[in-house]
Amino acid sequence: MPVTRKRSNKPKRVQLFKATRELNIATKTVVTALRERGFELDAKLEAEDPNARLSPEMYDALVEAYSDDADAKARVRERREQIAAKEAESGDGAATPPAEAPSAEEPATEDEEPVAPAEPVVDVPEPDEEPVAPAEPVIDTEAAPAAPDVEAAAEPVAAAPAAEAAPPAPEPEVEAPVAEAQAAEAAPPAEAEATAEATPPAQPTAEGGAAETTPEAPAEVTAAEAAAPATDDATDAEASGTTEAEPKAEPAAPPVQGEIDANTPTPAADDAGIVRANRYGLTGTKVLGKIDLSGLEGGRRKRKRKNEDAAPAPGAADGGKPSRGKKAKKGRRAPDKGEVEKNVQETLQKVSGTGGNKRTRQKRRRARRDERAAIREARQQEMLEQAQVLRVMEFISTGDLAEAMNVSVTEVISKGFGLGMMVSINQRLDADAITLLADEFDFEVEFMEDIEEEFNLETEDSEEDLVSRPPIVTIMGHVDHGKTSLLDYIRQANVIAGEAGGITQHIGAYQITTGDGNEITFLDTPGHEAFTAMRARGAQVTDLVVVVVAADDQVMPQTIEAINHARAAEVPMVVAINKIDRDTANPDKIMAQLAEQGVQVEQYGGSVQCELISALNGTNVDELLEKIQLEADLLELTANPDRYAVGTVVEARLDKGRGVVATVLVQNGTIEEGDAYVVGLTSGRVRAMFNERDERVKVAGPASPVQILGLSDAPEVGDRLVVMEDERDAREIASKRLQLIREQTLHQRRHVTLADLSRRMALGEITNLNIVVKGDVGGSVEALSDALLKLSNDEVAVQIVHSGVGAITESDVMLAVASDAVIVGFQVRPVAGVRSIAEREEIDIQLYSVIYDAIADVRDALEGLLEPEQKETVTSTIEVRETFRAPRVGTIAGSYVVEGKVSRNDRVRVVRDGVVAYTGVIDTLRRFKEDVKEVAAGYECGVTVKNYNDIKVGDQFETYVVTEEKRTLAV
Ligand SMILES: Nc1nc2c(ncn2[C@@H]2O[C@H](COP(=O)(O)OP(=O)(O)OP(=O)(O)O)[C@@H](O)[C@H]2O)c(=O)[nH]1
Repeated sequence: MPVTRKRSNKPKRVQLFKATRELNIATKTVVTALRERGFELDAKLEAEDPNARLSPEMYDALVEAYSDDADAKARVRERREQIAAKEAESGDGAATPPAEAPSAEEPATEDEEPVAPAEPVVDVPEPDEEPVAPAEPVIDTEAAPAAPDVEAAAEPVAAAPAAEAAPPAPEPEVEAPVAEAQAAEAAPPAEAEATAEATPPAQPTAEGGAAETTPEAPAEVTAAEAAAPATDDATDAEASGTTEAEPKAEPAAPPVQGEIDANTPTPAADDAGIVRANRYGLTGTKVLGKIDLSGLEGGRRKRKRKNEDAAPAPGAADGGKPSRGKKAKKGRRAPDKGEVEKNVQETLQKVSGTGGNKRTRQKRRRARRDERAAIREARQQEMLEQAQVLRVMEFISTGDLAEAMNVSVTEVISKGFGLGMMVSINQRLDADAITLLADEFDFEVEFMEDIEEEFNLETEDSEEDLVSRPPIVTIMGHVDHGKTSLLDYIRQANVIAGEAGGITQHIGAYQITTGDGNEITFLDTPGHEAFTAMRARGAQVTDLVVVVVAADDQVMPQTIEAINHARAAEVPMVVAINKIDRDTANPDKIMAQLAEQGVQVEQYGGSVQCELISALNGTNVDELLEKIQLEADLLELTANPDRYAVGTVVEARLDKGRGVVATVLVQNGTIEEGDAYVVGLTSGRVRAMFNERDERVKVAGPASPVQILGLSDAPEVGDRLVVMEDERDAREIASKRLQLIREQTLHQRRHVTLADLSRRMALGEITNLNIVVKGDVGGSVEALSDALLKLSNDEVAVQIVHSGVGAITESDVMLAVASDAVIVGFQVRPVAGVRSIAEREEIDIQLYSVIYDAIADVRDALEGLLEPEQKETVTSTIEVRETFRAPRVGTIAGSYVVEGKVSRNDRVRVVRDGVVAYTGVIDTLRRFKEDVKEVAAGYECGVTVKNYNDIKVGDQFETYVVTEEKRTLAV
């Protein structure tokens, strides 16, 4: 019901005090002015009561008269004209006061007097600021800079009445945000604060009729505006402003009106002439469309970024400057941080004197350079070391060792002498000897693994498969001490013991059965070489060594050697003191001498068993066998007969009727006829087997010696025979071994050169000298070839494998490679690239321009075939008169050169009492503490001898030089 009344939009009557405040005139002036203009004044006005009410006409008249705002005056005038026009139309202009709400949809038809014109007016201008402001807030763009805040606050207020008349409630919603946004942007924080302050007074004004309408919206606006300066960020201010629009919409909506309705049943237009509604109407009609609030939020963000980006070029509005400036400043801050840090670091580097980036880079470069150099050096060192590593098998012969080291055998042998080792060219060397000799030539030795290990041919037997087996015994001793006699006796005794057949074959090993039924296998190999050779192939065949010493003789070098062999093989020994039947026999002496060698026999309280025997008549031989058996029992020798056999070749020979026959001592497992085997470089199947009595056997168990027939090649003594399940495997292993040996041989093979021709021929490697002859013309080639061929003799054969006219080509080099030849070129040169190929293939190319020179060179090379004669020339005799000891130098001999002239590089013999005490070289030769090259007779000098310090006063030094003289062939 009150809705209609509420909707009356009649101008409200203005209280006197408000009009005076607005127009900034005194109450008396108002009263006087009204009186002058013919208005009838009521009692309150006459009494100048501040609460007295002015009619709209009065108010307009006052505004017209006193307002400074020309627009306001104009509006008043316009308003008057409108009213006058309406009056003219209706004809009853006097009955109703001039139409107050021309903009209102509903003309003010209600009679009630507009009682509460207050709110809009009151709300807006309440601060003691320009009184005019309230009039224009909403629409007016012409408002003063200060106005926007006021507008923002005012709009919602105005919206309420507008909403009543105009259903499209969104209007204020639309306008509000826009206006606010503008306001926020335009208004510096200071202004926003001012607004916040300004708003509170709005509430007191609410005392008026529309108290409820106003408070909500303006309060929010105020809060928002107050927040803006608080954040110090214009963007935030905008944001707040925008969000406010949401709540603002609600108060503007109908429910709010309901409230208004309830609280202000008569907003009444008692003062229809008030222009307020009209003003509002102008703003309210501007429908800009709906705004999506969420969209607004996004827009805000976008704007923020835009502002940040645009920071360097701030907007034009002065008012916006501070906030934008702030924003821009803030935007720059993030990237600045990194820059600042960088700058700080750079500055610190400079200050700390690290020299900045350039020096650091230089340092790094230097470090990298050093590192690379170190790596290069290490690689070179490694290559050098590799080059000096000798890969050999243990127990190779001296000749092979010399070949592997690419030195002459004589050199190796003489080095051996120097080391106190008497070695011959074919002597097999053990690991120590090889290492020692190789060290003399600056070679590191790396022993190649035994092929058996490589192929893992032998497998471990499990405990339960093992059964005891006969011992394998080797008899060793000095020459003529009775080894053969002992073995013969044992063999014969065995025959006597009732063995069928009898040992008729000498197969290098045989098995006997003792009187008490024990079996013993004897190895009957001549000398110690076979023993060593077997060990060389990893075949530790012997379980026990019997050292035979003749009781009528003494412990001899070979006795000691036998002892050492047994020790080296780590096998126990049993001593047999033989020939006790002789009158001159002195076993005690032998025992004593053995003790001197560290062999304590049982009779001497030692642990070594010893038996006094006579091999000739068999005295105590059985006891000896018993002791052998006893020793063997202690060893607990076992083998697994149920596996493929593994044995060692103890002898191999070529039998006219049977071909290659190898005696193999089976060490483990059982060998059967038809078994596939590999032995050395040979593989095959066991075609037939014979025992030591020359009986054919089908099987042979552990510790049995057996002759195997049908091998394609004769194996070497000590070669390991392994029975394999598959013949193909055996064949493969044999071929791999062959391949390995070939590789080694190839690796060692070097093509002949004129320079090393003599040495290699001395080694027996070369008996022919192959030559490829190339020349500029056919006549030269022929002449040269003939001359070279004539150099041949019984020992050396020169062969021209190819001769031709033209440059030396690749095919010449290849031919030389194939035939191990030297290329001799006369007046020709190798074509491009051939020299490098020749270098790679190690082919010697000799180029000449004079035929005679070519012939002379080849002859020289061939003459080297004969060992050069070594001639010794004594250079001086020196007397040692004083000796001095010097740290790190050794003994210095203060000497006097008696005759001749001593040179620093001379060799020297230290002669003491007419006996050569030492032979070596001079280390230092000095006169008055200064190194000199030579000292002549009659002068004193200081001499030190390399590796020899046992120099005594009275010693004589005989210095000498060794010269080698080539022998010539009588060509
Ligand atoms: N009186 C006597 N003479 C013996 C005895 N044993 C060996 N002889 C003699 O000693 C000499 C050498 O005997 P061998 O059995 O040939 O000696 P060996 O050690 O085998 O000699 P090599 O085979 O040269 O190493 C022979 O003439 C034997 O007759 C022995 O017990 N008593």
